[in-house]
Amino acid sequence: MQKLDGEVFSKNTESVFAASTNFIFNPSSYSSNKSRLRKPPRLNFSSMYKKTNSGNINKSHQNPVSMACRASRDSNETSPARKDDSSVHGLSETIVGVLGGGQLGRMLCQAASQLAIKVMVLDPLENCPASALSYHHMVGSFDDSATVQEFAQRCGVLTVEIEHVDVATMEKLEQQGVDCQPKASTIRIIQDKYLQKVHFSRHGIPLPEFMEVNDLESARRAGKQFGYPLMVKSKRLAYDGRGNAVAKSEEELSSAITALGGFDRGLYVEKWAPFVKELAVIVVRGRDKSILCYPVVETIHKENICHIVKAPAAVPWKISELATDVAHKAVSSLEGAGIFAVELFWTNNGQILLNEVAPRPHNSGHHTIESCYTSQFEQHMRAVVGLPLGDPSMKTPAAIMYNLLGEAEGERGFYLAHQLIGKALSIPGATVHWYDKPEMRQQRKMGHITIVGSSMGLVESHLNSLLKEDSSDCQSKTVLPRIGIIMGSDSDLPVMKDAAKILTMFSVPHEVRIVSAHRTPDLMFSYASSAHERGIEIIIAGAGGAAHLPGKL
Ligand SMILES: Nc1c(C(=O)O)ncn1[C@@H]1O[C@H](COP(=O)(O)O)[C@@H](O)[C@H]1O
Repeated sequence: MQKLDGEVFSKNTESVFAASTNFIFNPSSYSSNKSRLRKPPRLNFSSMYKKTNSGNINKSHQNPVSMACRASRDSNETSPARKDDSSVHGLSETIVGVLGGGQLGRMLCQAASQLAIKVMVLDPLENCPASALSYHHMVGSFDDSATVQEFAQRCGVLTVEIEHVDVATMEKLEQQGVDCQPKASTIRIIQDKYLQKVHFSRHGIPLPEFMEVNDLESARRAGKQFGYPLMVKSKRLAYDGRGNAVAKSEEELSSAITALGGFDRGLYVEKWAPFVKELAVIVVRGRDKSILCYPVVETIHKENICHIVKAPAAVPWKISELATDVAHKAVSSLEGAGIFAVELFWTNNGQILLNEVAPRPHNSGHHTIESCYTSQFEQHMRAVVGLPLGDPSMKTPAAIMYNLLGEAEGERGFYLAHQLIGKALSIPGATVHWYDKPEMRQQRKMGHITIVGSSMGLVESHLNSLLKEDSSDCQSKTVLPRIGIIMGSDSDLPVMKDAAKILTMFSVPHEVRIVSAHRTPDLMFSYASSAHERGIEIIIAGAGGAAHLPGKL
């Protein structure tokens, strides 16, 4: 974990600390460079806050943190004063502290700003993605006890955007009355993937079979029991494709184990799940324990990294219902409020198996920003501060999220990503999110593009044209027919050709099809459903053909 060095507080700041009677913050430990304030925070100066045992914030107490913030700001004349410093009339007066300031933290800040909720982030990287959008960024490690404790003093509620945080400190803070959402017990279970599996199997959640392995002998035994390919996984610190290795045969076992850093890292194995599709369900739980589930999505991975998400997933209704049930049950077994992401396998024998759970907003829920009434990020904010939960349903029929993963290191990678973004800006229904990470690395999540539209066929065709090598002018290439002219036989042609002529005259994109409706009435029906898939909203049919169309069209 990178830690940045340097003293930030001026002498002036330190003297204010020294003057503070209920001083809980030690400037000498501060200058041990565990953390530092990066920019002057903009706290409410006339209403000083103090955290109570319950983790709430009371006004009118002089709090050393507030004093520190004031001193810090006073020492920086260039910082503009907030006009609203004299009072707080936000939807929530709770300052939300987020451990981690990556892209998820950044999108949490974006959602929070809409509700005027103040978010502080703790991240070691001075120019982390959330830094510029946060109310305050404390530069320091979320894996360091003293830093996390110091950060928690400044917040009304503590949450996470990455689970690899110092959970022992979170537990200690909870005992002291700090409000952590979700609860530290949840983070402890989730951050160890093996412990997570043990927890969910004890709660009767369907999972692929799994087994802890401590040496090559036990790994071989597991291979004999579960067969190959066999998934070998790190228990801890596994994310974005890191921490998983596949052994296709017993011979490949030791190289898979070496690739994961050996048994000292803590490994376990999982029986290969023969999945038809990988699915995910974003679930939110409020402080009142009420639970809402977002529509099931399909996730498509490339080298174990989430690459594309399709919402809603094209799965039978029964499967979608089962996936939602499993996700609901899994989240019910964990403690605390906030967003949870439940990753699942839909297997070839019709089962839904839990893959893993994240106790925070997740890549499989990024589409919700554009496609749902309440995004996962806003929902997380609402949940942790105790506002009513929002409607998780989709407000657009279809959405695709495409991750912008680093394609090359350094400048070349930035160039390639920006080329694609340039094209995406002219794709109808597309929204670009660029995380502003200072460093480009191969396969790193640098941004994402969400495309929404009236059907999955339409958004897929927009994505295809975006990704087509030569599609420099995407807009002109993605003009799709909006109207279908369909005939049950060519006897309708004399009449229908006039319809086509009029549409051409007014430059309305359309397509003309003749199907043998007399002999095969089903063809009319399958045309209609494929047309609907491709985003065609109106079908003009001759009298004979129309008789075979499904009622709702
Ligand atoms: N992608 C994930 C996961 C995960 O996949 O488990 N957990 C957190 N994150 C997000 O990625 C950022 C780090 O990204 P980098 O490794 O590219 O710096 C975190 O701060 C969080 O927003």
